[in-house]
Amino acid sequence: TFQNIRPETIIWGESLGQGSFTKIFRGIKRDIDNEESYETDVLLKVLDITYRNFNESFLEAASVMSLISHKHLVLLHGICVGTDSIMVQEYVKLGPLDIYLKKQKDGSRITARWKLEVAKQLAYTLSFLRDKNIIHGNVSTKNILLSREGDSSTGSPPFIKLSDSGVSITVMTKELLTDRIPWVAPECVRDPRSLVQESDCWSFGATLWEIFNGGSIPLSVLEPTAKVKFYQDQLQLPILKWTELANLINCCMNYRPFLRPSFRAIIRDLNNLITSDYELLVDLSTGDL
Ligand SMILES: N#Cc1ccc(Nc2nc(N)cc(-n3cnc(CCO)c3)n2)cc1
Repeated sequence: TFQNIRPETIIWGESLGQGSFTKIFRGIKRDIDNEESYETDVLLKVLDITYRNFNESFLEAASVMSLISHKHLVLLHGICVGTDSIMVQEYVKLGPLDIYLKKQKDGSRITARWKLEVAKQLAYTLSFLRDKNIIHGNVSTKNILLSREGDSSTGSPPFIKLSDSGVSITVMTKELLTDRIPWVAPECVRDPRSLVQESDCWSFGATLWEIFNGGSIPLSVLEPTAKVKFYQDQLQLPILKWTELANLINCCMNYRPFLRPSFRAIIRDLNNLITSDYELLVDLSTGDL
């Protein structure tokens, strides 16, 4: 249930890199509407031919995206089906958040307030999906796109868009799941079909940690055996400086899914964090101001 897009309406642009099973390109979609022709910047996500066995799940993720619309969800224009399956998405100006955060790390121009604003928008979006009984299943800064940078001098906030979940973890091999530790919840590594709503809360916790750690999680570059051991020993990620935030992250990353907070509770906690003067202290101590 999505818009079928005719390949001749797409003009292919530069390669922008790749996702786990996809190649990413910039593009332009040209439509003719009663003699008026207009062009739209689009993002083309092509499923790698080596993963054609994931095609059904790739299309399933697209159809979920086309069923719902929300200001913080990437808009799906439709799909081009043919030799390749191509997802035609809105082109989000500033690209993936993980790359943006890594670039800023040197300049460290982004404040605790900026990061909390991103965290809040993500929590609102996941709360919206929860209310629609939709499990994203792949929350990480790689799948968060930045459409507006915001400007701390004028106080204008950043604006994010959560991308499609891509191939579902329920069809992935144990190796692929292990590779996604610590974003994929422990229950999903044990049994992928046990993906529950609360699994998004675990991933949200890991994503929050990533946002406050310059867009990376050291654990994620370790060998698969070390990653598996991390879950077997029920370890937590290193505690961040900001104690209240660190506590929230550890609540989200509870090894027992049903002890994790709801996104409504998470939003309340984030709102309290923003008003506390702790944020100013953190900025002062990290010189983020
Ligand atoms: N330089 C640069 C630059 C790169 C990309 C964009 N825009 C954009 N828009 C989207 N809808 C999706 C993605 N995207 C990129 N990589 C993935 C897969 C991993 O998430 C998804 N990028 C804008 C600027």
